[in-house]
Amino acid sequence: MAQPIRFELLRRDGHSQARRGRLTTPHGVIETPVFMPVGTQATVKTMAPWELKEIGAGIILSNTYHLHLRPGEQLIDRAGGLHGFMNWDGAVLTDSGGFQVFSLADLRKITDDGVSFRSHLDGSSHSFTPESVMAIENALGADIIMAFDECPPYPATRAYVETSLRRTVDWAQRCKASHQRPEEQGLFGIVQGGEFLDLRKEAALRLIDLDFPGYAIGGLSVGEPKPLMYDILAYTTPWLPVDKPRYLMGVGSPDDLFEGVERGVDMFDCVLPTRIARNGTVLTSEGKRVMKNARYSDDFLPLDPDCDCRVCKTFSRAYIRHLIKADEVLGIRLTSYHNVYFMLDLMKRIRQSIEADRFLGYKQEFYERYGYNEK
Ligand SMILES: CC1(C)O[C@@H]2[C@@H](CO[C@@]3(CNc4nc5cc6c(=O)[nH]c(N)nc6cc5[nH]4)OC(C)(C)O[C@@H]23)O1
Repeated sequence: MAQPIRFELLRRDGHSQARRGRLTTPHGVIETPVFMPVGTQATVKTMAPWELKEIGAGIILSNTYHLHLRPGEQLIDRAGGLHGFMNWDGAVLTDSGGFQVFSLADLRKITDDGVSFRSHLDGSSHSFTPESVMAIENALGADIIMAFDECPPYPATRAYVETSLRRTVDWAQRCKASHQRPEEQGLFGIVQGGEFLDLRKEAALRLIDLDFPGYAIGGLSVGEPKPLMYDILAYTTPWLPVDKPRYLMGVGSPDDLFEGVERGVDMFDCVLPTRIARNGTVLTSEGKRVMKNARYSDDFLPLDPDCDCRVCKTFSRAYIRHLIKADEVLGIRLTSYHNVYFMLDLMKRIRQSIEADRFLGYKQEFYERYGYNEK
């Protein structure tokens, strides 16, 4: 059977788990490691598809939970799926909604069959099962679709995580069985197991038996300490097939990208760059800058003198601070555009450093300049 998603491992770093790869999808070839901008409701907030294209975004995320509630998958299906609806000809990945039910919906009830919940928008009753979520994701038409899983809260007891993991594996099998478009949409399994390393191994091995074209590591970036996230990651990735992509869900900040790549992750997504942009905070090679800060009121330098994006080549910190302070919509458009460009460009530099066998050196260089203190 033709596989819609193919992964080639191009190079393995000799000094870490870092990998350079290439993901071929029905909507383009994605170089990995890759950062995927988040477009939860069929838009990367404030950005038009042509802007995403011009900054080199190859794949974006959308969310089953949100789009099912509004405008509904039937409408999107009639519009030609997400690609037609958004008029985006790059690749799309949809998350399966389980996590969003837990982080957004009210009155949730979870059973072995699925989850019933009330919409956070209007309180209407809904239920997700592996079969119903596959039908939604098949209608949305993303190139990569995530299995319906349960992301346990952090912290959670071992007993809870064990029950939840077995349910998630069972749901993954039901997703695979009910997936209607396996030749056009690659279905990824999601490894759970909480902070319990033996359960992470069990989850990975049981999902591998189901043979997915890619594997996500879920249940992280949910409030656990970062060192714990990195340790769980370092333990889990070696159990996954070396020739399939690994996707760390919901991660992350610039340092998380380095730490994840170093531990064998190929794909990342995070709302961070677009979320902080909306309160006027920008990512630069010398750390985060809070543009409302009075220090920028007469600073005529670009946001980041080292950045080649259109915003940094056109506007000053003083002008962007003025827009943010005046609550002018152009302000958050410019900070969003720059922040997404920053994350994509950072990933490009990380890919180049792996090719040049100097990933750890580049990581050190970046950390020294980035500084990790808000400016
Ligand atoms: C880092 C940052 C800025 O991202 C924000 C906020 C809090 O963390 C985030 C990101 N973390 C995150 N972990 C995830 C785990 C799963 C998972 O196990 N399964 C499935 N299907 N989808 C997932 C999506 C995930 N997103 O999660 C919400 C609550 C969506 O907001 C995001 O802090």
